[in-house]
Amino acid sequence: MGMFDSLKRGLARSREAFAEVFYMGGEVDEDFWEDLEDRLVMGDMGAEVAMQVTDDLREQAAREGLRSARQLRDALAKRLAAEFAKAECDPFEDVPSCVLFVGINGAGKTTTVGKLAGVAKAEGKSCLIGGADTFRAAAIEQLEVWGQRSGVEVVTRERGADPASVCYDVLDRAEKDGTQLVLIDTAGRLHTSPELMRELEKVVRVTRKRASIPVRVVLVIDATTGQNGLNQAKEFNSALDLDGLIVTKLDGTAKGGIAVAISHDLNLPIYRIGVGEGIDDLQTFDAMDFARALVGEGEGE
Ligand SMILES: Nc1nc2c(ncn2[C@@H]2O[C@H](COP(=O)(O)OP(=O)(O)OP(=O)(O)O)[C@@H](O)[C@H]2O)c(=O)[nH]1
Repeated sequence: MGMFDSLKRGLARSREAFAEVFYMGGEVDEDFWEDLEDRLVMGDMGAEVAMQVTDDLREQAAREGLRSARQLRDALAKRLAAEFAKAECDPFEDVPSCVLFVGINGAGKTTTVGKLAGVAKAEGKSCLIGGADTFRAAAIEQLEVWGQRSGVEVVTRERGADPASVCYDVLDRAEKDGTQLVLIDTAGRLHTSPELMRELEKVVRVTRKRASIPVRVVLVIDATTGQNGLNQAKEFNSALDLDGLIVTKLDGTAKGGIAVAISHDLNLPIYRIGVGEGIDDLQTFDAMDFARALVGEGEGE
């Protein structure tokens, strides 16, 4: 199954919801626009985006005489694609680069680090993984497994060690070896825990200070968390000044709209999306592909 197929399958529910709005032969009347706005809100796009997109589309439809389901769907997909913040660089391609992965427990940080290490290795880039989740012994083991799977070395310390010291170690090592890509996994934490957020601020500060290569902080967010994802992203962003996002679990039951809401609201680009648990289930984000998978294309879908 191709990458775009897994994304399409994951977002099937969302497309079905839009198919009901766009069904063939339906009138493009007041009810249509109301229904469309409701579906956008229900799809986790957030009220502000939903209203703006509906208003803009309505004007465009009147101006350009758009009436068919195909035309309207196409215009909606383009309009939604324009909501995403654009990436100025790709921290996994524009090397040398050090990327810190942050997010709540279970968002998919470790898995994403493993997948990205696999890609770097396959592309022939030199890569090191830093295991700064020294909180749980199982987290270190899980990362070691991903290290073996991807063929990338993991630099870490014993359970209970200062996570910032792991960042020092891995950057030291990267400097000596001339490593192109350094991926640092951090312990999951709730954005509502001030103490753990302060610890993470320190990890980020130390890493930014120590590194002689550009450091980017990337929030990994589970798309199935819905609207709560926006609160998470706001808190992490205000504490850490994020560079971008990776949205995971888009192969599951996610509505997908949360990706639009967060990227737009915080003006943060999405670098990659996770579409499964395997090493190959990571996709470079393409706003138009994503928007099409979300709302569908053509008449019948
Ligand atoms: N279906 C699906 N599952 C995913 C994806 N990414 C991660 N997972 C699963 O989500 C679960 C949690 O992933 P982890 O990578 O351990 O998450 P984490 O953020 O490192 O978790 P903590 O170490 O607790 O902070 C695992 O069972 C992963 O296999 C994805 O894109 N799709």
